[in-house]
Amino acid sequence: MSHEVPVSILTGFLGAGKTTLLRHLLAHPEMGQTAVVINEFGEVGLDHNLVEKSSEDTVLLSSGCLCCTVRGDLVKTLQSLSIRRIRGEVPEFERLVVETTGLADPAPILHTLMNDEILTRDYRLDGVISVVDAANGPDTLDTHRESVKQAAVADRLVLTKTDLVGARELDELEARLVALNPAAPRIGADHGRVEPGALFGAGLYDPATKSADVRRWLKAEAYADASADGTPHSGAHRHHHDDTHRHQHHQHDVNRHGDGIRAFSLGWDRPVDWDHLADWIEMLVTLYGGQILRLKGVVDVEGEEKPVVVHGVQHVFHPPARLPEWPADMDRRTRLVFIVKDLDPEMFDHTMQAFLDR
Ligand SMILES: Nc1nc2c(ncn2[C@@H]2O[C@H](COP(=O)(O)OP(=O)(O)OP(=O)(O)O)[C@@H](O)[C@H]2O)c(=O)[nH]1
Repeated sequence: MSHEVPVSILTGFLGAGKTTLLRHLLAHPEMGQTAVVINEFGEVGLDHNLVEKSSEDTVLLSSGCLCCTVRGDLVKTLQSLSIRRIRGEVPEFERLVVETTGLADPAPILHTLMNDEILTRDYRLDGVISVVDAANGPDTLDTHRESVKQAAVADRLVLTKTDLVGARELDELEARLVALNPAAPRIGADHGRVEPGALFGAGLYDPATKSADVRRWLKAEAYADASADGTPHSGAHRHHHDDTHRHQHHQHDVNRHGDGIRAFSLGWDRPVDWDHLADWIEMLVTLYGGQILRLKGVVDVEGEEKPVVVHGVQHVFHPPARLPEWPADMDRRTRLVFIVKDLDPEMFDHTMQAFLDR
């Protein structure tokens, strides 16, 4: 369905173990036809036995992996990489991994991959892989807001240095990550050792079936339902809200650590007027854009047979995509999942009703 190269963003705090993970990935036979963009070759310390060919900013490894360094900005690097691929100057690659520097907020690169007209011709966002250091992670999460964001926007969480902590600490960290980001699988990586397959294929399109897998992508069931009437599977139409049922769905209080991150889902049982939904989202983005770390959803649009998928990171939205059909494994029903910072899920529920019930 889609010929663009899927891009995974590898993020994680300074010293979390990104380089160790990359070095392992680069040597992995399964990584053939993968291109990796890093800041400097020196950081990864490429094993010379694995190097087949190299030029100033590109190295081809015997695993088939192509490794490039960033020249100028990342957008230029990605553009030039795809031009060189078309010209046959670099081998064909079917996947791209971009390492961000430790402090970076992954949002700007996500925005570019979602909306840049030139880049989206050749690439599409697969997902965000965030490396969390089990030994220092809890402290880092307490003291660095960026690290909380990196974990909250992730599609895959890779836990490193698990050998350095006990079972209890690990459980606590996992519970904290579940609260921050309930849908992202947590994958252990002992000294960078991880199955590459576990990291990729986080996007809407399943590369194996070449079709959209909304249910896996959205994973709405992993989120606490913040709808006031909370009737996710009753099939009942959602009418004006009933205050007697309010508050019962807010027991998932994840603010124990003061992260201020809330992850929740909202549902809507009747077909949605697209303009009303768009107005609501626009209002949210205008007022709270920077605090809406991630929004994903599937929408049952009035007068529309096919489901429409929405996906946003802060102020920027992927153009809504119409899928060929409703997946057999999902109810035909609007479902949105949110990961937000310092915002109350009830506000989303109230305003959703106000905008959609017009
Ligand atoms: N014990 C243990 N140490 C690890 C593990 N993974 C990485 N390390 C060590 O952690 C240190 C930092 O790892 P790097 O891979 O350099 O981390 P990084 O995220 O690339 O660091 P920056 O590039 O500085 O952001 C290194 O000394 C690694 O050997 C692990 O699973 N267990």
